[in-house]
Amino acid sequence: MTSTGSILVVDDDPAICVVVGEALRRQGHKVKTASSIRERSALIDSFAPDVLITDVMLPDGDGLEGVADILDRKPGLSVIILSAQNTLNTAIRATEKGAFEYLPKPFDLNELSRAVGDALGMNKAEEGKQEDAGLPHDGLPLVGRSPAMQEVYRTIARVLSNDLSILVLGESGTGKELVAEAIHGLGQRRTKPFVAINMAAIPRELIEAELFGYEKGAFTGANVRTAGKFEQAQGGTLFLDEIGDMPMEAQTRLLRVLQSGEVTTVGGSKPVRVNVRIIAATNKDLPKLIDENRFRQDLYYRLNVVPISLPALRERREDVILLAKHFLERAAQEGLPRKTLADDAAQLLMAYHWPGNVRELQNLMQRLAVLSRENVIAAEVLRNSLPLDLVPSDYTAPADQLGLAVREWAKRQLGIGIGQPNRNLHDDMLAVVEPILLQETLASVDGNQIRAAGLLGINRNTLRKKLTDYGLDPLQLRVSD
Ligand SMILES: Nc1ncnc2c1ncn2[C@@H]1O[C@H](COP(=O)(O)OP(=O)(O)OP(=O)(O)O)[C@@H](O)[C@H]1O
Repeated sequence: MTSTGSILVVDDDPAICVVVGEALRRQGHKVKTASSIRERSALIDSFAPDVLITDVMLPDGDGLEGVADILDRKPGLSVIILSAQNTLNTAIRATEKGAFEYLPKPFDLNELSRAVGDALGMNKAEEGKQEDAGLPHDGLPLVGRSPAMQEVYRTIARVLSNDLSILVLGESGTGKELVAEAIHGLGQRRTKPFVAINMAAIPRELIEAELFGYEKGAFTGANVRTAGKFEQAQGGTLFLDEIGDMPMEAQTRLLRVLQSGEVTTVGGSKPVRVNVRIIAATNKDLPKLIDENRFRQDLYYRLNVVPISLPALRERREDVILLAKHFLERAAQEGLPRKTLADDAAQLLMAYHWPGNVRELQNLMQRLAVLSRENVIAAEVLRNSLPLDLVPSDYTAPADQLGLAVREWAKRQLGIGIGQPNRNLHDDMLAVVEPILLQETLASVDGNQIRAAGLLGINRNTLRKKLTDYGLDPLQLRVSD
């Protein structure tokens, strides 16, 4: 059960004030709205809200500025930041200013009301108000504005001021190590070492010696006592990459270290206390490895305190061009000729399915920056000049296009903004779409109705009736063009 409270909504878009205000009023909250920083300040005093929901871009300034001051004056207030500047930077700034929650625009109303519920359910007085950690904001490494990346930014912003263990999940090349570096580089341990170790890159029998160190004479070739990665990372962050490849015996030892906070070197007997933040990463399905007895469940729970899932690049195609431009720009800053992307090249990049994810895109852009003779990179160049089989995949693009087409069609039929709405929408839609689907399917099986019905997943008699209804002649559908 969510308690109710008084809420001040600040946005210069009247539509947002109306929609959000109405939704919250319906849940029993008292709501007032404001459209500028000036109005906001006045209402903070006169209305004394429990929760402030504020946009960042306001007509008289940056809505984030001043939030820290407001919180100084009203320590019990919960602040929810709404922002269309959906970058890691904004998420971090919001958290630093003491905001309780950051919601990227466009936001989901359910998510907003969940955040309001959470805010009212918390005792804000001692929670959430963090000191401005003075974190550096320049050169933030992560590029991408897709909803999936915004979720990643929000989680990163939340873990900067604590030491919780993090498990970064995602396919190879999605940026797992970059996320680990960002958490370290922006967090409170940033002046201490960041040490990375890749379990898949070290011979299995050497992993324990690498991680925990070894004494002189512990094994052949151990000529001097050597500190392991844990000791090297003292006070900082240890990034355990490809954790799914860690041998079972090493897992047992790692778990012991995490539980006790002490490391004993291979061949040694005197434990050393260590203070490191652990960030692990994998592209493997750890629960499956646990089922197969190849990964310890108790270690999994220890590591997976805060999971961060990185989407594959094909699942956030809206970021492809942004990333491609970012890599071309970086190449230019390194002294290579400045290149830009032609529209058709951009489309080709968007359509590709990027099995190697961001790393593959980065490599391609670097190669283009070096090899391409033209300053504007056209699709032709991508197709012909590179040793890359850039065949567009139809992974989701056609479905996206179909979705867009349906959306446009529905809007028009519903008369949004103009005229009277159509009241036979469903049948009319089917009448447009279904004949095309039937024609294409029949053509692909040379007019064979039994096979077409099988592919369509409908009964043969149903198919025949539909063909009659639509006036389609299966005999004329033998050759697909
Ligand atoms: N969001 C991003 N913005 C900018 N660069 C990125 C982003 N994601 C990944 N990269 C770049 O792509 C390359 C691959 O990223 P990274 O090594 O972090 O991936 P990974 O998931 O750890 O890969 P693997 O599992 O193979 O180790 C790096 O050079 C990284 O800088």
